[in-house]
Amino acid sequence: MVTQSPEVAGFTWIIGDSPKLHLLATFILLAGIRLIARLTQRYICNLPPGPRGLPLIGDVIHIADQEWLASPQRRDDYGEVMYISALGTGMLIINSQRVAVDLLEKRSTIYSSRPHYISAGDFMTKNLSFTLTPHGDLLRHFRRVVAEGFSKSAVQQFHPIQNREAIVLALALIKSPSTLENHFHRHAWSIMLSVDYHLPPVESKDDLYEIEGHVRRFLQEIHPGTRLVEYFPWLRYVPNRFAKWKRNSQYWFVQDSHMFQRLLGKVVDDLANGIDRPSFGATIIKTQSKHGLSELEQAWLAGDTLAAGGETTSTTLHWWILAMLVYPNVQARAHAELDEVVGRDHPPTFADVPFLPYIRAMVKETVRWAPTVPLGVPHASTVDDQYEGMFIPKGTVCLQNMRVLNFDPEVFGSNAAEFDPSRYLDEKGQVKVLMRGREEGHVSFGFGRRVCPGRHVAEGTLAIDFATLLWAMRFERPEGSWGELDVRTLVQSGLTAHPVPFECKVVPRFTEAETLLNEGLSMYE
Ligand code: HEM
Repeated sequence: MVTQSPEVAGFTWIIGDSPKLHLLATFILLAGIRLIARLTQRYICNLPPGPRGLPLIGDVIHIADQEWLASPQRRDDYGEVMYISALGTGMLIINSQRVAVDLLEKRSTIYSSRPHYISAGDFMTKNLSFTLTPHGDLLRHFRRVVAEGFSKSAVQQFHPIQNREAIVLALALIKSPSTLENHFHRHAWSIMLSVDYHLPPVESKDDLYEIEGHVRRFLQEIHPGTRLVEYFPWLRYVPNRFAKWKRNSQYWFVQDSHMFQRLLGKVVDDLANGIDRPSFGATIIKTQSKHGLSELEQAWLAGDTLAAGGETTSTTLHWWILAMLVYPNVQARAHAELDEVVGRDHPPTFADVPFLPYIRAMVKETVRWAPTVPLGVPHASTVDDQYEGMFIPKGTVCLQNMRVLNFDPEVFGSNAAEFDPSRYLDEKGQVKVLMRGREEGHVSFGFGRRVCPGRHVAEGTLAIDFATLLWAMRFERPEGSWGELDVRTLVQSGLTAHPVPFECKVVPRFTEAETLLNEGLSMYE
């Protein structure tokens, strides 16, 4: 049930109940006097400052992301949708699967665009970034190519890469468990570079300098509140000389285009020399006559899938380790399954995965439970619409409150907030379909025409990672750790959210594990 008219829900939420405070705070916010606005925000509205201290909707979303908004309590407080209107941008925050499906899937012709970003879209990526591409022909072409290159059957060509990298990760964790996050990072980017361009694994952080720089700049540009031009579009016409942001964005478009063209160029050269190795880049080039994308569009398409897959996968692994520490009984059950199905004389391979239902259920449960992209990637509507008595204006930005949607007790039961892979198993212990028409069993991969095209790659990586790591080791809290681990707080970094840092001890499960991992690795050299 939608309990409040959107406007009322929005403003009650931002500023509080008092009409005087509302007027005062609105005036000061709009006046844009940064210092006064920040004080107002802090002491009158009681909101902490945003990442850049800008008193715009960015701040609201910033704090909301982290804890407040992602609490299932929000649905009880505000109903299935909340609407915020600030500086002319309408924002719909969706708190129910029913509404998300009604709008983003059943009305996907209206709700499949992206918000228009002047800096990140028009200048920094010239609207070639797949993730920001508005609804239209280019999006259709992009989606057709990814549907082919990342289909359920096509992603099997990446299994050897994923299997090898899972072993490398396991060995790295055994050798130096203290830098868990760095290992996940290197691992996820290695897989993506290989999936996209068949490049060798990343050796050091320097190899990631350019691509990480691109992702960081991109996420910063689209973060609400970073660029005033997004709220005052006439600023785009300020001459370059007086607009550093514009000069920078134009500069980075050229640099990033070079990087993506160089990366894809290697695949072009290989194919020209008769070397046809599995990669998404190779699929793009070989299907060019079907999709008709230009060289630059192809380079950006591959580059964008690279950028979209690295951080999300590495963050998911980080949340998963936290779950392993908080739920040791789940870890023990996975160990038992691996001992029974795989045994202890070789590390798991993809051939084992179909016989590991608990591990496969754990993949679903991790992606459901871990709010990697807590508000989803925003969709935007392209025409005015009416929904259950509400008027939703054209251009409304639709955020999906993932933790609330994935913790819906009507779908996932009363223990929805717990990490319990067995919710995905039937009475025979086999993986069951929990949500009709949604094989993955959660909504973390998004909706409708924009659903994550890399989901089969991600699921493959997670399945073999979980199997290999749990086969070889146990994750424990170090002796002397005290207090409960924090599974609730979200540490925001761009669109993704990490858990609060925690310590973890890695214990090999049996003495031969390391030797067998090394032997397993030699099969992929
Ligand atoms: C666990 C890991 C991942 C999660 C949780 C995730 C989640 C998401 C979400 C929520 C969206 C937005 C969907 C929407 O707008 O409704 C998305 C889009 C996207 N994802 Fe993923 N993703 C993951 C891994 C990957 C991987 C491995 C790749 C590449 C192989 C990838 C490529 C993309 C691309 C290109 C888009 C943009 C699609 C579009 O705008 O139409 N993702 N992802």
